[in-house]
Amino acid sequence: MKLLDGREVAAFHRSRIERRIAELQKGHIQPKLVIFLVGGDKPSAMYAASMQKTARSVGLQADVYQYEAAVQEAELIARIEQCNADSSVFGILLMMPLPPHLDAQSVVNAIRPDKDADGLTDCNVARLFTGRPAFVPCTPQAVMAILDYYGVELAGKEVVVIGRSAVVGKPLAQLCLARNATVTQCHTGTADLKAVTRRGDVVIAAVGKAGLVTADMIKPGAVVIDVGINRVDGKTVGDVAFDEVAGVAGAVTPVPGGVGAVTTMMVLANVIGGTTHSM
Ligand SMILES: Nc1nc(=O)c2c([nH]1)NC[C@@H]1CN(c3ccc(C(=O)N[C@@H](CCC(=O)O)C(=O)O)cc3)C=[N+]21
Repeated sequence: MKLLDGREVAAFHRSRIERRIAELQKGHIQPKLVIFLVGGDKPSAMYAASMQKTARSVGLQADVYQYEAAVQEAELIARIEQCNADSSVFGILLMMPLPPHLDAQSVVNAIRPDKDADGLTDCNVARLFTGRPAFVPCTPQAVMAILDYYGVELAGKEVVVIGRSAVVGKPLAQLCLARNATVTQCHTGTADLKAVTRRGDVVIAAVGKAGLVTADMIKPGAVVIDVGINRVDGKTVGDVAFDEVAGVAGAVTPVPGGVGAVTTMMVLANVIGGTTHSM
């Protein structure tokens, strides 16, 4: 079993980003990322903290705007519009999920598409789905960066994506389709999950349920990518039962140190100049 090391992939992308930010600073531009954190979602809080740390390490300013879960939609949108108008703000990241009383997509769509660091506005979603990607969501980009770095070929392969969120599952399926993979998308309504995942040459778990993917669900030698971020007994674990799956898979990403470690770097790449992702 090969360990797919996200920290190594992140390091590979870091130098280009650092160079670009240094260039901007030479022109007396201090680019800034603004992160909106609403309510008490744990993975979002983790992400915001790790994002801020990574951003600062490459010289990018990163501010976190924190809101109570009860915040009004209008208040959030007004703050986003301020950021749209502020030329020092290069990127805006709105942590998902938002509390249920908010219409998440209305809030997302307040972000100017060219500051949409996570590619979630209608405009950027449409561009991805029509093969002209501009800003691609960072987590799916991180998955592709890991596959690319380790030379995992997707053309003609069976890729099984577990999860259908707007942030991960759906865009990920598009990116894999663009690489000529045969993509199957599973979700909570999938009748026989194991029967489907066992077909996968590549299985990508993006559900948010610790231990969901077990060894019996994996074809021997398959590549397993774990997008999950779950807290169990004070520790961060993914959706994949790592120890048992490592015994059958050909390659696996760990959590932490896998997809999440690359995601933060992909945000930075988006903030300083749109996606570098080719389809
Ligand atoms: N619009 C939006 N886009 C997202 O991409 C998004 C989101 N909302 N909401 C929350 C989840 C969660 N998420 C994480 C990404 C990286 C780490 C991360 O950096 N993890 C490190 C460190 C973990 C640790 O501290 O132990 C690692 O996996 O190595 C964590 C969590 C992105 N999400």
